[in-house]
Amino acid sequence: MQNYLEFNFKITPLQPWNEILMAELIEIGFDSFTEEIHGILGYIQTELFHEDQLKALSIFENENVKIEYSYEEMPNINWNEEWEKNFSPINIDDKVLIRAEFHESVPGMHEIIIQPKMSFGTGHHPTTHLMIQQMMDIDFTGKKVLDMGCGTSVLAIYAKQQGAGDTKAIDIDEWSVENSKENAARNSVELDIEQGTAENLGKENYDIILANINRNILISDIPTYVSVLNEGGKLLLSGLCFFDVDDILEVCKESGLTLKKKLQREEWVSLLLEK
Ligand SMILES: C[S@@+](CC[C@H](N)C(=O)[O-])C[C@H]1O[C@@H](n2cnc3c(N)ncnc32)[C@H](O)[C@@H]1O
Repeated sequence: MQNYLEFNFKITPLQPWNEILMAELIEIGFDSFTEEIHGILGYIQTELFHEDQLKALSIFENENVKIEYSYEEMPNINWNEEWEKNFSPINIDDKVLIRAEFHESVPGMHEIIIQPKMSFGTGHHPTTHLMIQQMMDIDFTGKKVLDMGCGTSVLAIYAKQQGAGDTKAIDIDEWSVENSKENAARNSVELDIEQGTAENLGKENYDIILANINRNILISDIPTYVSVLNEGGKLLLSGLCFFDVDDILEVCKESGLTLKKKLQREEWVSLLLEK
Protein backbone atom coordinates (compact mmCIF):
# COMPACT_ATOMS: atom_id res chain seq x y z
CA MET A 1 0.00 0.00 0.00
CA GLN A 2 1.45 3.40 -0.95
CA ASN A 3 0.34 6.81 0.33
CA TYR A 4 -0.81 9.43 -2.14
CA LEU A 5 -1.29 13.20 -2.21
CA GLU A 6 -4.24 14.71 -4.05
CA PHE A 7 -3.57 18.10 -5.66
CA ASN A 8 -6.32 20.47 -6.69
CA PHE A 9 -5.05 22.79 -9.46
CA LYS A 10 -7.17 25.79 -10.56
CA ILE A 11 -6.04 26.93 -14.01
CA THR A 12 -6.95 30.20 -15.79
CA PRO A 13 -7.45 29.96 -18.73
CA LEU A 14 -8.06 26.22 -18.67
CA GLN A 15 -7.19 25.41 -22.29
CA PRO A 16 -4.59 24.45 -23.44
CA TRP A 17 -2.80 24.79 -20.11
CA ASN A 18 -4.54 21.85 -18.42
CA GLU A 19 -2.90 19.47 -20.95
CA ILE A 20 0.48 21.18 -20.66
CA LEU A 21 0.32 21.15 -16.85
CA MET A 22 -0.53 17.42 -16.83
CA ALA A 23 2.42 16.70 -19.13
CA GLU A 24 4.79 18.61 -16.85
CA LEU A 25 3.37 16.96 -13.73
CA ILE A 26 3.89 13.47 -15.17
CA GLU A 27 7.54 14.36 -15.62
CA ILE A 28 7.94 14.91 -11.87
CA GLY A 29 6.07 11.75 -10.87
CA PHE A 30 2.31 12.46 -10.94
CA ASP A 31 0.66 9.33 -12.29
CA SER A 32 -3.05 9.99 -12.68
CA PHE A 33 -5.47 12.87 -13.15
CA THR A 34 -9.13 13.78 -13.10
CA GLU A 35 -10.22 16.73 -15.24
CA GLU A 36 -12.50 19.25 -13.51
CA ILE A 37 -14.44 22.29 -14.76
CA HIS A 38 -11.89 24.82 -13.47
CA GLY A 39 -8.75 22.72 -13.45
CA ILE A 40 -7.47 19.25 -12.65
CA LEU A 41 -6.99 16.91 -9.72
CA GLY A 42 -3.57 15.26 -9.81
CA TYR A 43 -2.16 12.35 -7.80
CA ILE A 44 1.40 11.59 -6.76
CA GLN A 45 2.94 9.14 -4.29
CA THR A 46 3.74 11.06 -1.11
CA GLU A 47 7.35 9.87 -1.11
CA LEU A 48 7.94 11.15 -4.67
CA PHE A 49 6.71 14.69 -3.99
CA HIS A 50 9.09 17.61 -3.48
CA GLU A 51 7.55 21.10 -3.39
CA ASP A 52 10.71 22.62 -4.96
CA GLN A 53 10.38 20.37 -7.99
CA LEU A 54 6.76 21.43 -8.46
CA LYS A 55 7.52 25.15 -8.14
CA ALA A 56 10.38 24.82 -10.64
CA LEU A 57 8.04 23.73 -13.45
CA SER A 58 8.28 26.19 -16.34
CA ILE A 59 4.49 26.56 -16.55
CA PHE A 60 4.49 28.48 -13.23
CA GLU A 61 6.68 31.16 -14.80
CA ASN A 62 4.46 31.54 -17.86
CA GLU A 63 2.66 34.91 -17.75
CA ASN A 64 -0.19 33.64 -19.96
CA VAL A 65 -1.54 31.28 -17.33
CA LYS A 66 -2.44 31.53 -13.65
CA ILE A 67 -2.31 28.37 -11.55
CA GLU A 68 -3.34 28.03 -7.92
CA TYR A 69 -3.12 24.78 -6.02
CA SER A 70 -3.74 23.10 -2.71
CA TYR A 71 -3.15 19.50 -1.69
CA GLU A 72 -3.97 16.95 0.94
CA GLU A 73 -2.94 13.45 1.94
CA MET A 74 -5.33 10.81 0.61
CA PRO A 75 -6.81 8.16 2.88
CA ASN A 76 -5.12 4.76 2.39
CA ILE A 77 -6.73 3.26 -0.68
CA ASN A 78 -5.96 0.00 -2.42
CA TRP A 79 -4.71 1.56 -5.65
CA ASN A 80 -4.40 -1.78 -7.37
CA GLU A 81 -8.14 -2.23 -7.08
CA GLU A 82 -8.83 1.37 -8.09
CA TRP A 83 -6.66 1.18 -11.20
CA GLU A 84 -8.04 -2.20 -12.10
CA LYS A 85 -11.53 -0.69 -12.09
CA ASN A 86 -10.44 2.22 -14.29
CA PHE A 87 -8.18 0.35 -16.70
CA SER A 88 -9.74 -0.09 -20.12
CA PRO A 89 -8.16 -2.08 -22.98
CA ILE A 90 -5.82 -0.23 -25.34
CA ASN A 91 -6.49 -0.91 -29.02
CA ILE A 92 -3.56 -0.07 -31.30
CA ASP A 93 -4.64 0.32 -34.92
CA ASP A 94 -7.03 -2.66 -34.57
CA LYS A 95 -3.94 -4.89 -34.61
CA VAL A 96 -2.66 -5.07 -31.04
CA LEU A 97 -4.81 -5.15 -27.91
CA ILE A 98 -3.41 -4.54 -24.44
CA ARG A 99 -5.96 -5.86 -22.02
CA ALA A 100 -6.39 -7.32 -18.56
CA GLU A 101 -7.50 -10.91 -17.98
CA PHE A 102 -10.97 -9.72 -16.98
CA HIS A 103 -11.55 -7.96 -20.36
CA GLU A 104 -13.14 -9.72 -23.33
CA SER A 105 -10.75 -10.97 -25.98
CA VAL A 106 -11.16 -9.51 -29.51
CA PRO A 107 -10.88 -12.08 -32.33
CA GLY A 108 -8.15 -11.37 -34.90
CA MET A 109 -6.11 -9.05 -32.70
CA HIS A 110 -2.67 -9.75 -31.26
CA GLU A 111 -3.07 -9.66 -27.47
CA ILE A 112 -0.86 -8.65 -24.59
CA ILE A 113 -2.38 -9.50 -21.23
CA ILE A 114 -1.34 -7.33 -18.33
CA GLN A 115 -2.49 -6.87 -14.77
CA PRO A 116 -2.10 -3.11 -14.49
CA LYS A 117 -1.49 -2.76 -10.72
CA MET A 118 0.37 0.30 -9.47
CA SER A 119 2.87 0.25 -12.31
CA PHE A 120 0.44 1.51 -14.91
CA GLY A 121 -0.73 5.08 -14.51
CA THR A 122 -3.66 6.04 -16.70
CA GLY A 123 -1.77 9.12 -17.93
CA HIS A 124 0.72 6.85 -19.69
CA HIS A 125 -1.60 5.26 -22.22
CA PRO A 126 -0.78 7.53 -25.19
CA THR A 127 2.97 6.91 -24.83
CA THR A 128 2.56 3.13 -24.53
CA HIS A 129 0.31 3.28 -27.58
CA LEU A 130 2.96 5.21 -29.54
CA MET A 131 5.73 2.80 -28.53
CA ILE A 132 3.73 -0.23 -29.68
CA GLN A 133 2.85 1.57 -32.92
CA GLN A 134 6.55 2.13 -33.61
CA MET A 135 7.39 -1.44 -32.60
CA MET A 136 4.84 -2.89 -35.06
CA ASP A 137 7.13 -1.76 -37.92
CA ILE A 138 10.37 -3.18 -36.47
CA ASP A 139 11.78 -6.65 -37.04
CA PHE A 140 12.52 -8.06 -33.58
CA THR A 141 13.51 -11.54 -34.75
CA GLY A 142 16.47 -12.75 -32.70
CA LYS A 143 17.28 -9.21 -31.51
CA LYS A 144 18.68 -8.55 -28.06
CA VAL A 145 16.31 -6.07 -26.42
CA LEU A 146 16.37 -3.79 -23.39
CA ASP A 147 13.17 -2.23 -21.99
CA MET A 148 14.18 0.65 -19.68
CA GLY A 149 11.41 1.88 -17.39
CA CYS A 150 9.48 -1.29 -18.15
CA GLY A 151 6.46 -0.56 -15.88
CA THR A 152 4.19 -3.54 -16.56
CA SER A 153 6.78 -4.84 -19.10
CA VAL A 154 4.14 -4.51 -21.81
CA LEU A 155 6.80 -3.44 -24.35
CA ALA A 156 9.27 -6.18 -23.42
CA ILE A 157 6.47 -8.76 -23.64
CA TYR A 158 5.46 -7.48 -27.08
CA ALA A 159 9.09 -7.59 -28.25
CA LYS A 160 9.36 -11.24 -27.15
CA GLN A 161 6.06 -12.08 -28.82
CA GLN A 162 7.51 -10.58 -32.02
CA GLY A 163 10.45 -12.97 -31.88
CA ALA A 164 13.05 -11.04 -29.86
CA GLY A 165 15.95 -13.00 -28.37
CA ASP A 166 17.24 -12.26 -24.85
CA THR A 167 15.21 -9.41 -23.44
CA LYS A 168 15.97 -7.45 -20.30
CA ALA A 169 13.41 -5.28 -18.49
CA ILE A 170 14.55 -2.73 -15.89
CA ASP A 171 12.50 -0.41 -13.68
CA ILE A 172 13.41 1.80 -10.74
CA ASP A 173 10.21 0.83 -8.96
CA GLU A 174 9.91 -2.44 -7.04
CA TRP A 175 6.17 -2.71 -7.72
CA SER A 176 6.89 -2.64 -11.45
CA VAL A 177 9.47 -5.38 -11.10
CA GLU A 178 7.04 -7.59 -9.21
CA ASN A 179 4.24 -6.79 -11.67
CA SER A 180 6.54 -7.43 -14.67
CA LYS A 181 7.38 -10.90 -13.37
CA GLU A 182 3.68 -11.72 -13.09
CA ASN A 183 2.93 -10.31 -16.55
CA ALA A 184 5.79 -12.21 -18.20
CA ALA A 185 4.39 -15.44 -16.72
CA ARG A 186 0.87 -14.46 -17.76
CA ASN A 187 2.02 -14.10 -21.40
CA SER A 188 4.33 -17.16 -21.23
CA VAL A 189 7.43 -15.18 -22.19
CA GLU A 190 10.85 -15.24 -20.56
CA LEU A 191 12.24 -11.87 -19.47
CA ASP A 192 15.30 -10.96 -17.44
CA ILE A 193 13.72 -8.47 -15.00
CA GLU A 194 15.76 -6.24 -12.72
CA GLN A 195 15.12 -3.33 -10.37
CA GLY A 196 17.43 -0.43 -11.23
CA THR A 197 18.30 2.47 -13.53
CA ALA A 198 20.79 3.26 -16.30
CA GLU A 199 23.49 2.85 -13.64
CA ASN A 200 22.92 -0.92 -13.86
CA LEU A 201 23.94 -0.95 -17.54
CA GLY A 202 27.41 -1.52 -18.93
CA LYS A 203 28.00 -5.25 -18.96
CA GLU A 204 25.89 -6.16 -22.00
CA ASN A 205 25.06 -4.67 -25.40
CA TYR A 206 21.67 -4.54 -27.13
CA ASP A 207 20.27 -4.36 -30.67
CA ILE A 208 17.10 -2.50 -29.67
CA ILE A 209 16.52 -0.30 -26.61
CA LEU A 210 13.01 0.81 -25.63
CA ALA A 211 12.71 3.69 -23.15
CA ASN A 212 9.32 5.19 -22.37
CA ILE A 213 10.22 7.25 -19.29
CA ASN A 214 10.24 11.06 -19.19
CA ARG A 215 12.15 14.05 -20.57
CA ASN A 216 14.58 14.61 -17.70
CA ILE A 217 15.53 10.96 -17.19
CA LEU A 218 15.98 10.50 -20.94
CA ILE A 219 18.15 13.60 -21.30
CA SER A 220 20.45 12.37 -18.57
CA ASP A 221 20.43 8.67 -19.59
CA ILE A 222 20.47 8.68 -23.43
CA PRO A 223 24.31 8.72 -23.57
CA THR A 224 24.39 5.61 -21.34
CA TYR A 225 21.79 3.86 -23.49
CA VAL A 226 23.85 4.65 -26.59
CA SER A 227 26.99 3.26 -24.93
CA VAL A 228 25.31 -0.18 -24.71
CA LEU A 229 23.57 -0.02 -28.11
CA ASN A 230 25.17 -2.00 -30.94
CA GLU A 231 26.27 -0.14 -34.09
CA GLY A 232 23.20 0.10 -36.37
CA GLY A 233 20.97 -0.56 -33.33
CA LYS A 234 17.67 1.18 -32.66
CA LEU A 235 16.64 3.38 -29.73
CA LEU A 236 12.93 3.94 -29.32
CA LEU A 237 11.89 6.76 -26.98
CA SER A 238 8.67 8.12 -25.52
CA GLY A 239 7.37 9.83 -22.41
CA LEU A 240 8.03 13.09 -24.25
CA CYS A 241 5.80 16.01 -25.10
CA PHE A 242 6.06 17.78 -28.44
CA PHE A 243 7.80 20.71 -26.72
CA ASP A 244 10.55 18.39 -25.35
CA VAL A 245 11.56 17.06 -28.76
CA ASP A 246 14.21 19.68 -29.62
CA ASP A 247 16.08 19.15 -26.32
CA ILE A 248 15.95 15.38 -26.70
CA LEU A 249 17.13 15.47 -30.31
CA GLU A 250 20.09 17.64 -29.33
CA VAL A 251 21.28 14.98 -26.85
CA CYS A 252 20.60 12.24 -29.41
CA LYS A 253 22.63 14.03 -32.07
CA GLU A 254 25.54 14.58 -29.67
CA SER A 255 25.40 10.86 -28.84
CA GLY A 256 25.65 9.88 -32.52
CA LEU A 257 22.02 8.93 -33.17
CA THR A 258 19.98 9.68 -36.31
CA LEU A 259 16.24 10.30 -36.19
CA LYS A 260 14.33 7.80 -38.35
CA LYS A 261 10.70 8.31 -37.37
CA LYS A 262 8.57 10.57 -35.15
CA LEU A 263 4.99 9.81 -34.14
CA GLN A 264 2.65 12.07 -32.17
CA ARG A 265 -0.54 11.33 -30.29
CA GLU A 266 -2.29 14.15 -28.43
CA GLU A 267 0.65 16.14 -26.98
CA TRP A 268 2.84 13.02 -26.72
CA VAL A 269 5.65 12.04 -29.05
CA SER A 270 7.70 8.93 -29.74
CA LEU A 271 11.03 8.92 -31.56
CA LEU A 272 12.80 6.11 -33.40
CA LEU A 273 16.55 6.69 -33.63
CA GLU A 274 19.42 4.67 -35.07
CA LYS A 275 23.07 4.47 -34.04
C1 LIG B 1 5.73 5.96 -18.60
S1 LIG B 1 6.06 4.53 -17.65
C2 LIG B 1 6.30 3.39 -18.97
C3 LIG B 1 5.90 2.00 -18.67
C4 LIG B 1 5.95 1.04 -19.87
N1 LIG B 1 7.29 0.92 -20.39
C5 LIG B 1 5.00 1.48 -20.96
O1 LIG B 1 5.47 1.84 -22.03
O2 LIG B 1 3.79 1.46 -20.73
C6 LIG B 1 7.71 4.89 -17.06
C7 LIG B 1 8.33 3.85 -16.13
O3 LIG B 1 9.70 4.25 -15.91
C8 LIG B 1 10.05 3.98 -14.57
N2 LIG B 1 11.20 4.85 -14.24
C9 LIG B 1 11.19 6.14 -13.83
N3 LIG B 1 12.45 6.61 -13.69
C10 LIG B 1 13.28 5.59 -14.05
C11 LIG B 1 14.70 5.45 -14.13
N4 LIG B 1 15.53 6.46 -13.83
N5 LIG B 1 15.20 4.27 -14.55
C12 LIG B 1 14.38 3.22 -14.82
N6 LIG B 1 13.03 3.30 -14.74
C13 LIG B 1 12.48 4.46 -14.38
C14 LIG B 1 8.78 4.24 -13.78
O4 LIG B 1 8.79 3.54 -12.55
C15 LIG B 1 7.70 3.74 -14.76
O5 LIG B 1 7.37 2.39 -14.51
